[in-house]
Amino acid sequence: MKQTVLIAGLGLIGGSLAANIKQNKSVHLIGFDLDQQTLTYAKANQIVDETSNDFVQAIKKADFCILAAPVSQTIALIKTIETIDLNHSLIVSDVSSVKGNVMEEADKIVSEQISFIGGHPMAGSHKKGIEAAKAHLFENAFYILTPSKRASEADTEKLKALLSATKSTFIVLNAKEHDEMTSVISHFPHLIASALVQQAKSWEKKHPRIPGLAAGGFRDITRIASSNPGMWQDIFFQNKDILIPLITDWITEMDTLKTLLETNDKISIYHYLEQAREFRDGLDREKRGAIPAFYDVFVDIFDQPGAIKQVISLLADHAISIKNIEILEIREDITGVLRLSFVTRADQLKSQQLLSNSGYETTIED
Ligand SMILES: NC(=O)C1=CN([C@@H]2O[C@H](COP(=O)(O)OP(=O)(O)OC[C@H]3O[C@@H](n4cnc5c(N)ncnc54)[C@H](O)[C@@H]3O)[C@@H](O)[C@H]2O)C=CC1
Ligand SMILES: O=C(O)C(=O)Cc1ccc(O)cc1
Repeated sequence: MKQTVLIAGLGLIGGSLAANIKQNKSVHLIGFDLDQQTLTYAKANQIVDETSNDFVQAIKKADFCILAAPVSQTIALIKTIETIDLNHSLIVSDVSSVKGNVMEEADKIVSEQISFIGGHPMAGSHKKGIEAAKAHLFENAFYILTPSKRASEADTEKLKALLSATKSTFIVLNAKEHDEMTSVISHFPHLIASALVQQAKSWEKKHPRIPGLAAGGFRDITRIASSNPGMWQDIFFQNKDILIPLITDWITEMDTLKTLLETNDKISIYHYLEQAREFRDGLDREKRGAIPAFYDVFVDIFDQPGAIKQVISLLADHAISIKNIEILEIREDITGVLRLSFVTRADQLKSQQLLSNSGYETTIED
């Protein structure tokens, strides 16, 4: 028998989950969104089987419901769910980047029929909206699950089965563990990335060349600052109780570094950098973390007509898709470096092999 799945909020994440779940022919997928154009797009592109403008009516038909609206809207939808009377069982999940307030609200659901298991697929992009949705967005990503007090293990398994085509790795955590860890590795870095960009912007007045020189490393560490500001504003405020102490710790850390510089303490600075390098080098490169990483190959090329085309054609001939291309430090008549970014480690390694076999000098980060 077909299972009915309702996805509320068909943006980047909801749309991607819908496209993924839609591949399962034994699912009937209903999409709900406040934005009419999103619903029209979802139906026209067969991302859902049916659209609805009425959340309560739609949820009454569903066996599963995934809330994929902005975090504050998701909390409002849970409040609505608390008032719904159901005559069949329903598993509800969400995709919110912050879990504390969501799970607090979910634990207020009293209906015996409803089982809430929080979810957070830890992959995404700087884009928003259904047009950016992709069925394979969560492949090889961590997908955190936070079962509510009354959710059974069997229900968690049913949700995992529904989401199995995402090819994510599921991890069960409680809301506090989730929010502390994602603050450290995602929310706080986002805040710092935006602050670094703001600093460059304010220095631009004095040095108008700054934007031109800020390629390479600066662009790498600030990439996440190009994301959807509305979503991040919501995340910051939903998680501010954890973010504020992290900011306090950071200020202390900066003060310590400042003192080390003021006192010419070169040894301590060296150890600080060395420890950071060791920790970073130990990070798991095979898995996609909270901030999606790309796999880069740096290729030496000569600045001559057709040089880039040759590289691209070689990879295209082997059906390798390049996520991003950047030319670093290219100057007339001397070797330039092409940075090719791939979504998977396999594509990175295959490309390096192909390019090396064709005589290119290549490098990748270990
Ligand atoms: N963008 C990312 O990289 C990631 C986002 N998330 C979480 O996913 C959730 C959605 O984010 P995105 O898909 O990126 O945003 P988005 O802006 O692409 O999509 C949000 C969608 O929700 C709809 N919406 C807003 N209020 C609604 C309501 N009350 N009822 C129904 N639909 C409503 C909007 O019309 C829009 O279509 C957020 O909670 C975010 O924290 C989780 C992982 C990654
Ligand atoms: O690309 C970015 O900006 C990201 O950091 C993606 C992302 C955004 C929000 C999440 O909860 C998880 C991943």
